[in-house]
Amino acid sequence: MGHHVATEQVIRIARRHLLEFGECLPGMLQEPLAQSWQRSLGAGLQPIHTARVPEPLSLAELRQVRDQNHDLLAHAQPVMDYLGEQISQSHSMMVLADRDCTLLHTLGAPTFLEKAQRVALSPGASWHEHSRGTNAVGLALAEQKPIRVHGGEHFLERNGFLHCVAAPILSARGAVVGILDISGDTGQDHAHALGLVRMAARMIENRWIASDFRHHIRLHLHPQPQGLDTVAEGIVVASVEGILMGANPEAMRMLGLERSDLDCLHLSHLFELPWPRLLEQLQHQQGNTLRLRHENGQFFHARLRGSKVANPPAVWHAASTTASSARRAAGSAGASTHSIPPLPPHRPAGDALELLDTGDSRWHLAAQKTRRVLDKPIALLIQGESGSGKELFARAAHESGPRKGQAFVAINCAAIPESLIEAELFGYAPGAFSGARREGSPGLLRQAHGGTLFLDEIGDMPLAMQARLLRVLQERQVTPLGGGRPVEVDFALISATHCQLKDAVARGQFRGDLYYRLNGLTVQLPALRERDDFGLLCAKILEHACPRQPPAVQPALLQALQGYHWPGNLRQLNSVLQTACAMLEPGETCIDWQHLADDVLYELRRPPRALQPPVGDCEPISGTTAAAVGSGHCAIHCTCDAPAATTTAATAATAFASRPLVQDLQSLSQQAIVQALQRTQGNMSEAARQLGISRQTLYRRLKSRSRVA
Ligand SMILES: Nc1ncnc2c1ncn2[C@@H]1O[C@H](COP(=O)(O)OP(=O)(O)OP(=O)(O)O)[C@@H](O)[C@H]1O
Repeated sequence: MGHHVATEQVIRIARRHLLEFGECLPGMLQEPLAQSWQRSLGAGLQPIHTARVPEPLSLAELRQVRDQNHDLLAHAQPVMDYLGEQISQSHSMMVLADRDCTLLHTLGAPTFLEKAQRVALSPGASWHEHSRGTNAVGLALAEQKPIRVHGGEHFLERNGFLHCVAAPILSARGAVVGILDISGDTGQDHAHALGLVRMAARMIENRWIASDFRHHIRLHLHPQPQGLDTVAEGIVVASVEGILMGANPEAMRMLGLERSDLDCLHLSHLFELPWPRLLEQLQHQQGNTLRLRHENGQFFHARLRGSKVANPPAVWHAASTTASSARRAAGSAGASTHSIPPLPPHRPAGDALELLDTGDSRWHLAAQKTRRVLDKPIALLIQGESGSGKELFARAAHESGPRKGQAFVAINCAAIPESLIEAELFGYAPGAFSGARREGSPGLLRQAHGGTLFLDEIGDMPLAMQARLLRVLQERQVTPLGGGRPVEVDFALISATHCQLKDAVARGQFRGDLYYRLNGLTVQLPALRERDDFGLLCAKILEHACPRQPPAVQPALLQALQGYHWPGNLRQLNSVLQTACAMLEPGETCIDWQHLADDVLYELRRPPRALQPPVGDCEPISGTTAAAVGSGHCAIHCTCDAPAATTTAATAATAFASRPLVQDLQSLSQQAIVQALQRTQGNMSEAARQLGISRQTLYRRLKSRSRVA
C-alpha cells in the first residue's frame, strides 16, 4: 500500500511538471510511460479538461470492423470466454482490441463493465494513445510488448481509477494483429493479471498459427519435453524446402530469431541437422519427440505438425535419399519460392564438385552457382578463410567444367617473391635479365592456355603486378619480359582470397578495375565451424585416412570436436583426424580422447577462446559475420592497449578491467559484448539475447570495431 501511495505522489509531481513545462521529469517514470505521456501531450490531449475524444463507432461501423477482424475474434473468443470465467469474481473485465486499438469485444463482471462504460471502455471506442492518452491498450501497441498501466499513470485523469494490463497479439510474421487487455479497479489485487494476459495472448497466437498453417510444416518445440503442447511451446512454420516462414513469439525468443530471418533463414542453419534428415527423422518419429541441437548448443524437444507431415510432398522423398542430394532438392526448390533467384536444376551428380559435397548447404549453393558459370567466360572469385578448401574447390570446379583434362595452373601470389612474380607470370625472352634461363620462359599464364589459371591469395598481389595482370585479362595477350611478340592466351580464371577483396579496394590496396575483372561470380566458402555437415565431413576424411576400415568417433568426442572453433578449418580437421587414425591400436575401431594429440586435447578442454584479433593487414572473412567471432577474427583488440596481434578476449577483458573508471560508453558496451561472447562461447544469437540487442546490432558493433581497427 505504502508503495502505491508513494508512487501516486511521484506521479502527481511528474504530472504537474509535465503540465507546467511540457516535458517529463527525467527518471520519475519508467521510460515507456514517460514517452507515452509525451506523445499524449503532443497529440493535443489535456489530462484534466479532457479534450474531445472521438465518438465510439456506430453499431453498423462496429459490425464492419468486427467482420474485418473475423479471425482475431474467432481465435480470441474461446480464450476470452475461458479466462473471463476465471476473473468473473474479481471486479474486472477482459478487452479485445484490433490492431488500431478499436475495442471489439469486452466481457467481465457486470458491475465493473458498467463502470468501464462511463469512460468508454466498451466496444466501438478507440483506445489509441492519440485519442485517449496513455493507457495499456495503446501502450502495448506502441511498445509491442505486454505492459501495465496503473491508476494515475493513465494520461487522462478520469481513467485514474483503472488498473490495466495488456499484451499485443502477434501474427506468425511478427505483426501486431490485436491487443488483449484485463482492466480492473486500482484498489483490487492484480498481482497475476499481467502474467494472465500474456498467457492468454500466447494461447490466441498459438491457436491462430496452428489453424492458418495447418497445411504447412510446423515444428513445435520446447527445451523440456513436458513444455510441448503447452502455451509455452515455440512454433516454427517452414516451407517444404525448409525456409522459415513464420514463428510464434516464444519460438522467436527461444531460437534467437528476428523478423528479418523470415523467408531467408533455412532451418538447417538453425539446427545441427540437414533439413531433409530432420524431416525424415521427425516423420519417422511421428507422435514422438525428437531432440534437436540448436546452433547455440542448446537442445530442444520437437514434434512435427501439419497436414503436409501426413502426406509429404514428393520433394521430401527425393530429399531424403542422401544428405547432399537432399539438400540440393531443398536448396533449389527453396530458391524458387523465395527471394533468392531460382537456380536451374544442376548437372547430374558425378562431377568433381559433387565428390566434395558432403551436404553443407552453403557449400552446396556455392558449388551449384559455380556450375552455372563453368562454360562461360565468367571469372570466379572464391572467398573463404584459410584452410576452408578454396584450392580444392577451384580444382574441382576446373574438373567439372569443359576445360577438364587441360592444364590447371595454380599460382600462389603470396608465395612468389615480388621481384619474380612478373617473370613467373608473363614469361621472359631469352637473356632478358641476369640469372634468367638462356632459352627464356613462356610464363605461367601461357602454361594455363586452354585450361584454368588459379590465382591463389590474389589479395597479396603487388599493385604494379595488378596493372599488368589487368592488361592481360583485357587483351587476352601476354608479352614476355624483355621483348618478343605478344602471344594470345585463353584460360578460365579462378582466383581465391581469405580477405574481403572489396575492402582492400576501398583501402586502396587492390585495384578496383581488376577486382571487377576477377569477380564475375564470387562464392563464399563456409568456415568449418559454420558447416552443418560436420559428422559427414569427418566420416569422409576418415574414409580417406583409413580406407580399409574407417573408424568411428566416440560421440562425446565428436560433439566436442564439433563445438571447437577450428581456426585452421579443413586443413586442421584433416590433420587432427589423420593423426588420431595413426594412434589407433590394431583392432581399435573408434577414435576416442586418448587418440588425440596433446595440443588438440588442450585446445578442446580449455575454455573456448572466443575472440582473437585478425592477423595480417586485410580484414578476414567468413561466411557470416558471426563466424568472425568463433574463428578468432574479431576486432576487440582495437579497444585494448595490448598489442593487437596477441590480444585475446581474456586479455581484452583484463585490459578493460584495469582501465580508469572514466571509460567512454563505447568501450563499456564493447566490454559487455566481449563478456557476453565469452559466456556464450561465441554464440552470436545467445550473446545478443543476453545483451538485449538484436543480432544485427551485435554484428554491426563488431564490424564497426573492426573498421576502427
Ligand atoms: N571438402 C573437403 N573435404 C576434406 N578435406 C578437404 C576438403 N576441402 C579441402 N580439404 C583439405 O583441407 C586442406 C586445405 O584445403 P585448401 O588448400 O583447398 O584450402 P584453402 O582455403 O585454399 O587454404 P589456404 O587459404 O590456406 O590456401 C587440404 O589439405 C585439403 O585437402
